[in-house]
Amino acid sequence: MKALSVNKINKYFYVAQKFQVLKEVNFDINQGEFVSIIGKSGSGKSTLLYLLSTMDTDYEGAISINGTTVTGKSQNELAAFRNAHIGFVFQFHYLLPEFSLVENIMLPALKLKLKSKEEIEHRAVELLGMLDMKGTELKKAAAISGGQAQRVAIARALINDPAVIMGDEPTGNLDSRNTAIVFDIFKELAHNKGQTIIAVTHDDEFAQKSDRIIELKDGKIINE
Ligand SMILES: Nc1ncnc2c1ncn2[C@@H]1O[C@H](COP(=O)(O)OP(=O)(O)OP(=O)(O)O)[C@@H](O)[C@H]1O
Repeated sequence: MKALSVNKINKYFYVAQKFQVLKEVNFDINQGEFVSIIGKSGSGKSTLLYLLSTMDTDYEGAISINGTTVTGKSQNELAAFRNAHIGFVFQFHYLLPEFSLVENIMLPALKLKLKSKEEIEHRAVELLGMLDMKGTELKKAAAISGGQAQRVAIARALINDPAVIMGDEPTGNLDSRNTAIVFDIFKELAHNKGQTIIAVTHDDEFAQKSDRIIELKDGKIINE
């Protein structure tokens, strides 16, 4: 099954004049693939991820995620779709510092309102254990290391069991040990749980070890 289908995407920015940042971008990603998006600074990686994440809807072409065409949906529909189907991990984890780790992880599920608070809390604790952070449940997010915070951000991204996990430089501020931990978590999720991982990265080693590389140059795909 296809996790993602990107059809002839063109994207423009208007700064003084019209500037085409993505050019006829076309590719599919299968369910359970772990894909890295690479390319030089300014090649359009973050812009592309922003479209794939459904956050930016101003483009030509069409995007389907998990069999649903997201192009043309309203902002409200997209917000609900994102929360149910996509998990996000960023370079900076954006945890709420005064909230406990478990509370941070629970938030997207509380918003979705599909499960009881008790069920959600149970799953959040389980995820922390899976990420090798058992015993840290009640710590405040302000009081943990960067590598731990990134794992908590991954747990938060996983709380609604998203089909697709998207990362913008998910290991960007981590040392090599924590980068390896995050890489292994992604690999496990893709290969054993069938979740699809799409990560924009500047880290060559990370990209080379993933299942597949999509390379952008000047807004065009030059390698997939
Ligand atoms: N909001 C915006 N308005 C105008 N131009 C933009 C905007 N966002 C990005 N750009 C331009 O689009 C091009 C692609 O930017 P983008 O951030 O997608 O590249 P990138 O490959 O992710 O770069 P980096 O690796 O440095 O993060 C760049 O020329 C950038 O200046």
